[in-house]
Order: sequence, then C-alpha cells, then structure tokens
Amino acid sequence: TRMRVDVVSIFPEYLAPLDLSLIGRARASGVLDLAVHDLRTWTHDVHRTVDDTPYGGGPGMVMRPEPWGEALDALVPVGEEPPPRLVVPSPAGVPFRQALAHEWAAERHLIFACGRYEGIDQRVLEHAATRMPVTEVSLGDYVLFGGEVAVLVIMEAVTRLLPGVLGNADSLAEESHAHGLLEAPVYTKPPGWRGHDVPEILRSGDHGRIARWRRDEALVRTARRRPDMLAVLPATELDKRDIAA
Ligand SMILES: NC(=O)c1ccno1
Repeated sequence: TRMRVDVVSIFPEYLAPLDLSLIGRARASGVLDLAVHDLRTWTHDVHRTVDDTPYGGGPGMVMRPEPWGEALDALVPVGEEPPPRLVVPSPAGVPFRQALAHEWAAERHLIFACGRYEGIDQRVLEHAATRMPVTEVSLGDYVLFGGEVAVLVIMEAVTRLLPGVLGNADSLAEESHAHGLLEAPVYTKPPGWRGHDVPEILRSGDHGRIARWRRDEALVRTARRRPDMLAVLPATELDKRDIAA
C-alpha cells in the first residue's frame, strides 16, 4: 500500500463518503489503506466522556486529552519510521492549499484528528509533536461544527494526487492552481446552445493559438477573481504568455 490513513472522530459515520467513488476505488486497488476510528473506543467511563469544561472559563466544552493520547498510542506503532503526520483541521490552522495536498500525498501515513466542541486540549498536539510532525490546518476563514467535513475535503484533494487514482492523469496538469493561475473556461458540444456559442478559436484546431487563448483567459480570470494569486505568480508564468500575440 502506498498510503495509510487513520481518522479519529466521535462521529465516524460522517466519514462514510470516503467509501464512495474514487476514494473507494483507491482503497479497493490497494493504493490507500483507510481506517476510521471512534474516539470513544479509548474512553473507559460508563458515559464514554470525551469532553469537559474549559480551564479559564468561557463557553462550550473542550475535548479531554486522555482519550486522544490513548488513540494516538494505539495508532502509532512504537518506532514507526518515518513517523506518521498528525493533521488536525481547525479554524486556527495554517491555510490548506494545493501545495500542501501534494506534500501530504507523498506521506506514508496520515492520522486525522477530528476536533469537536471548542477544540482539543492543546497538550494533545504538544505531546504528539514529541513523536511525529503535527499540522493544524484550516480550509478557510469560517468555522465548522468539527473537523470531519474538513477531513473529507483534504482526503479528496490528497487522494486524487495518488498514482493510479485519477483515470486521465493529464487532468492533473491543467487544473486550477496547478500553474499558479485559475483554470480557463471549458466547453463541449453542442457548438451553439440557447444562443450561446463556443468560442470559435477552440474549434479552429490551431493548438498554439488555443493554448495562448486558454492562458489569456486564465490570466484574466485570475486577475478578476484572485488578484492575490497574481501577486505571487512566478514571473516565469507571466513570461510564458506570448505578449506579442
Ligand atoms: N476552517 C476549518 O478548516 C475548520 C475546521 C473545523 N472547523 O473549521
């Protein structure tokens, strides 16, 4: 197997979609070995308690460290080399971007900790960091009920980069964010539809002009929707555009 993934959650059924379609196929083909675990497995009281009130006061509840510590003990074989990466989705995390998806697609073992309530006792991450890399990651500046949906997103972004998972690997090359720009608009048959025609150039068969048209469209789109991306665009990407055209 190329990659092992463990997900720990108090709502394991939330991760059921990972059994479907491409990710299901990646699991079936043996590229991905995925296991979802119920955090309450590692509780021992009759109520299977996973949370408690926050020190310092404040609203809501915090996830207790003990169950998480035991879960990670169980999921990380002693001396596992290289150690797994612990990924904790959180609004306080570093931004999740395509570059991170590529980095994590190269990992041998990922463990996702799905936090609920106000979050996980910080000592869980501090202790984990003594034996594996830990990343708190955010999908964006908004707050979800917990990390489960973020794990579905991250798993989709990472799994599709694994070899053999995508049918046509070519689609990886041209996708948005692959070359620092947004993807150009796409069209298919019919050539005319409800008074809207496909741009003539795409039907010209002139592949050089088509490539230039797509890059121009990508640049315009990026400038309009994501000027922040243009600001960090490597100059080489701009140079590729045949300004003389
Ligand atoms: N913004 C996020 O990634 C997130 C994760 C859990 N809640 O919010």
